[in-house]
Amino acid sequence: MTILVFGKTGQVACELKALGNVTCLSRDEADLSDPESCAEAIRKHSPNGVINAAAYTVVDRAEEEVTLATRVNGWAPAAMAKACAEMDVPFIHISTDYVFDGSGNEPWKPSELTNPKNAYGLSKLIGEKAVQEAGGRYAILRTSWVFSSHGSNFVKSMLKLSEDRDQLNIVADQVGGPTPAADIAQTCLDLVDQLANDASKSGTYHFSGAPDVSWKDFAETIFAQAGREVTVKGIATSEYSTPATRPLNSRLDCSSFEQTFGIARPDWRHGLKNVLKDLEITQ
Ligand SMILES: NC(=O)C1=CN([C@@H]2O[C@H](COP(=O)(O)OP(=O)(O)OC[C@H]3O[C@@H](n4cnc5c(N)ncnc54)[C@H](OP(=O)(O)O)[C@@H]3O)[C@@H](O)[C@H]2O)C=CC1
Ligand SMILES: Cc1cn([C@H]2C[C@H](O)[C@@H](COP(=O)(O)OP(=O)(O)O[C@H]3O[C@@H](C)C(=O)[C@@H](O)[C@H]3O)O2)c(=O)[nH]c1=O
Ligand SMILES: [Mg+2]
Repeated sequence: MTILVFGKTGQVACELKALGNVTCLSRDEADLSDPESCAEAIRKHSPNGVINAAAYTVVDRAEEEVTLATRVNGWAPAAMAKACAEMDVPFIHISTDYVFDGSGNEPWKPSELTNPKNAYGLSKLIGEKAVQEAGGRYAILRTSWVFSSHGSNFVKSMLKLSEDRDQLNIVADQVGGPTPAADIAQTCLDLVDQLANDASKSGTYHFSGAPDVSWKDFAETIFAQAGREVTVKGIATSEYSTPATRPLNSRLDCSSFEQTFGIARPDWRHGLKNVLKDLEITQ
């Protein structure tokens, strides 16, 4: 059984590597800005399943690098999905809460209308549409607020800032589900198996950690678990200026995913404990 993973250094890719039994391709081995090279890599390796864990994820910089972000997040997954469909191999593609505009307070269902507010979200939506069009055995897994001990993420940013700050202003009106990369990795492997057995499960799904919280709540839990004394002041998004607009309501309704695949939302507070342990941060 050969599982081919695009990405070697990213959060989800590192967790897939840690689970073992996968072949991870670095940027040198498959550059997503050259979509056809990704399709060629799939044909060359002739795997039993493909997981795309690589993406252009720098949300603010994507506003200036729209063309590159669209190639990497839109056209590369398109080429991967076509190659997989031709070979009848399961293809797992990870997408994001940022395909929604963040209106309302209800969790978003997979079938609801997308309307990205930033260039990253639009580039990821282009990828989703191409993967859906390619057909075959596939799952698009929209997740949110990914964290791990590897790469850059909100947990590591908060720990770094706490080294020389005892008070932080964090947005309190954006709400979503923080998701441990380790749970996404295990889920992707389970999806390869399930899709290999049953192509009718193909589709677009939501998978995020529970419970839903604001970035401010998330920061407070990080500092509580890490034993860092930092005062977190909740602010409005309008008080925190960034190049890219971020959705306010990022809650994802994961019920169709749970029903189809029998995989429940993980409690991110357990995942956070493991990440702090990996980072050797103890109270
Ligand atoms: N991070 C998050 O909060 C969220 C992420 N997602 C999605 O989850 C998936 C995994 O994200 P995550 O693990 O956080 O990613 P990271 O940001 O941790 O890593 C991105 C990975 O993509 C690789 N990459 C970027 N550009 C290219 C390229 N041109 N060619 C080849 N490889 C490239 C990077 O390689 P290199 O080291 O060489 O740059 C790195 O391995 C992505 O699809 C992302 O959109 C969804 C929701 C939230
Ligand atoms: C550092 C900092 C951030 N913030 C806010 C900004 C932002 O709204 C929120 C989170 O900051 P980040 O830079 O981690 O956000 P961002 O990089 O936009 O995170 C997103 O990444 C992409 C890849 C996704 O797909 C999304 O699911 C989501 O995880 O916290 C503060 O309010 N105060 C601070 O001091
Ligand atoms: Mg970021």
